[in-house]
Amino acid sequence: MAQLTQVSRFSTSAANMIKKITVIGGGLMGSGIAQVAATTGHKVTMVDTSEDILQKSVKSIQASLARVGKKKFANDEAAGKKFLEDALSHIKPTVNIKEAVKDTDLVIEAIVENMDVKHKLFRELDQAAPQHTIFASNTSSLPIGKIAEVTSRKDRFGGLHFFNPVPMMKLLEVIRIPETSDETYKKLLEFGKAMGKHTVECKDTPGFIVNRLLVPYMMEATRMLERGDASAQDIDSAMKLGAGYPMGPFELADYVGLDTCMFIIDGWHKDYPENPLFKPVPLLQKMVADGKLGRKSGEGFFNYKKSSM
Ligand SMILES: C[C@H](O)CC(=O)SCCNC(=O)CCNC(=O)[C@H](O)C(C)(C)COP(=O)(O)OP(=O)(O)OC[C@H]1O[C@@H](n2cnc3c(N)ncnc32)[C@H](O)[C@@H]1OP(=O)(O)O
Ligand SMILES: NC(=O)c1ccc[n+]([C@@H]2O[C@H](COP(=O)([O-])OP(=O)(O)OC[C@H]3O[C@@H](n4cnc5c(N)ncnc54)[C@H](O)[C@@H]3O)[C@@H](O)[C@H]2O)c1
Repeated sequence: MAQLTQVSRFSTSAANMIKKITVIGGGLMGSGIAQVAATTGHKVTMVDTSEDILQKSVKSIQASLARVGKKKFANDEAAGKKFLEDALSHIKPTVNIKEAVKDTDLVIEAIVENMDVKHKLFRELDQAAPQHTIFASNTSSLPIGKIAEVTSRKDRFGGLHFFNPVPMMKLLEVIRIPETSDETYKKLLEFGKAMGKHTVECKDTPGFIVNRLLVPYMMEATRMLERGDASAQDIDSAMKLGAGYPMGPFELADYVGLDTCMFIIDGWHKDYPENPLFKPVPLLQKMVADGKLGRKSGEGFFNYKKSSM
């Protein structure tokens, strides 16, 4: 608390603010982060592993921008079109990581939730990025301190945890590790505000604030379904109509991605085997093994394939 108060007494000069950002991973989260950064005046480079994937990312950004633009400029079609074109012109998709980070102020990593894969990426980034570049991970569940271990810039490292869908969800969890410098932390908080997000601070603990509460809840719902206590539809209806949640636990798990949910819970179980809240869920593991990853694969707890909609 004292640390944060001290940090917020300073404000970054305009020349020192984060303007150029690189988002690594153009999936669900990376494309949303790139989109919002572009509409809030940042120059964005978005990196993924193939041109095909990048094309899909750009398409999903276009669709989302069209939804935002339609609302924002309800009576002015030309202004909506300009909004979409301006935002897209601020996003450069590329597969070339070295080129992407050569003069960037901030790298936000949003690739698969796997420590070895993230380590491999950050080792490469640490070699390629200039000294001043700050690194941040959007990890849902992995310790930021452990991800940062493979870099030589722990003072310029933090967590920026966005929520899905990024254009709609107002929250941003900003995480510092003991080595994060005040200057870095201040810049991350200011960047979050510049993105139009409400920032909250949390220690580098499993799941930070939201996922530490939300993921055990989604897993408990899955155990309830496994026991046959109620159907997925009825559990979802109950939580929407009885607890006021915008989505029930299964609609939400499908939205987040069942692979991501499984990586989170299995990872926590490995690190904290005694915690009953983190016990793996066989039904979830089976669905992922069967390729049922939720909306992104067309099927999860519910079916999203066009023929059935
Ligand atoms: C696991 C991770 O680490 C952490 C996480 O991210 S956990 C997941 C956190 N996210 C949530 O909990 C999401 C819960 N769900 C919701 O808040 C809402 O269901 C929702 C905002 C996603 C969609 O809202 P809903 O009313 O159900 O559907 P819908 O009518 O389609 O959308 C509402 C508005 O949002 C807009 N919208 C939804 N998704 C959008 C997107 N991706 N891009 C742009 N606009 C979008 C729609 O255009 C619509 O706008 P309108 O009100 O002007 O018509
Ligand atoms: N899905 C959510 O609701 C959510 C919310 C908050 C945070 N997160 C976290 O964000 C991260 C990404 O999740 P997601 O749901 O966007 O995943 P996703 O599977 O939709 O996207 C990941 C993207 O990263 C790309 N990628 C993988 N390795 C790469 C590499 N070495 N270089 C460049 N690109 C690479 C993949 O091709 C893919 O397009 C994870 O750490 C996840 O835990 C997810």
